[in-house]
Amino acid sequence: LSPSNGTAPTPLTNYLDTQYYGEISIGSPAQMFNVVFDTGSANLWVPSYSCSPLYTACFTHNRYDGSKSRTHVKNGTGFSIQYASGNIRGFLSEDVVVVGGIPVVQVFAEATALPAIPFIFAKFDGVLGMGYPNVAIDGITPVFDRIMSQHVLKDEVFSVYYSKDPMHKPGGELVMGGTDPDYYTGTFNYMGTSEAGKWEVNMKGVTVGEEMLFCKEGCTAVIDTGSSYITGPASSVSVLMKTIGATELAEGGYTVNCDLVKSLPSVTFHLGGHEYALTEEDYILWQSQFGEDICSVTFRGLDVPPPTGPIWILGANFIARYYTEFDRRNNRIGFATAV
Ligand SMILES: CCN(C(=O)c1cnc(C)nc1NCc1ccco1)[C@H]1CCCNC1
Repeated sequence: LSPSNGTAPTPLTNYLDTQYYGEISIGSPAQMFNVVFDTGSANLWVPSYSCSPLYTACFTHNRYDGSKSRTHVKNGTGFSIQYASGNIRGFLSEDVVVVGGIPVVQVFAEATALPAIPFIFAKFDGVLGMGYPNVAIDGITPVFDRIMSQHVLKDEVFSVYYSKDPMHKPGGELVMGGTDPDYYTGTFNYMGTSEAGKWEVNMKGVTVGEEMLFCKEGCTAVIDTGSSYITGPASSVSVLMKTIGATELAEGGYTVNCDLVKSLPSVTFHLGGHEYALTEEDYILWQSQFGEDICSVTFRGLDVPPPTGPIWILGANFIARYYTEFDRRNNRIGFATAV
């Protein structure tokens, strides 16, 4: 896979199966940043050199310094982005951004207010939104759209592989322009995006073991490469957790008794006429803390208010099992079994 054949790979690092990020550069000379390639948003932001010392999360990450880049173009327009997990404020700048060896002149945000929760826990510096232009804040053309308009990619698609094996090198891979057969087996099953301009699909139901318990009338599933977990409406997830005998922790996480893990049911998502099952291996995170095993469940309750919600968000643990192709040409998403 080399840029010459119209595909551009970016190796990703896997941090605890909950954060996957890759390196980009901004500016001349290159300033390096680790970013999440996030289909759940459509803007690029990195911490700013002018981030106030009050924000610890800025000082534990790489920061962009426009005064050190000869290709920096000042913009200064205010910027703020809202995540369920926290909001970021800053201002816009323009500079040369290089992703997978492809340079683009890009408007991006320099974050000057970066909340400690959750970004103090982030191993990545910033976020590179891989969403559609219509969800981009301030109407900024996203990075992938700028790359597509250069006509250097074989296909107007990008694909994501997330490894689950800590010894696997790389911990994942983003391919712009195609897919990487090294990381999936079998054929792709495709489904159209449910709403123009969002990486989401219609889901026909969620089955636990043999019983369809949730989303029986159909619902929306967002395929979000930037989310660590699978989230569903809080009421559904709490029933799901009771069904598998999980107990809730203070900050909204769930754990199960590690001895019972092997008897847990699979959770199956019905998408595009196919069934995508996650077994306990896919949705239980074994961590040892202070010498004892903690088995946490990678489902979270999250109520997204209408009209967007109620939705299910399929994040990293789903993508680790199902190699995903995001097709901008045909506005569809394809899944194949990841290897
Ligand atoms: C990036 C912001 N996101 C997180 O869920 C998030 C927050 N905070 C930390 C510390 N990590 C996050 N994601 C880590 C990760 C990397 C790849 C998979 O998950 C979401 C916000 C909504 C849009 N989609 C992305």
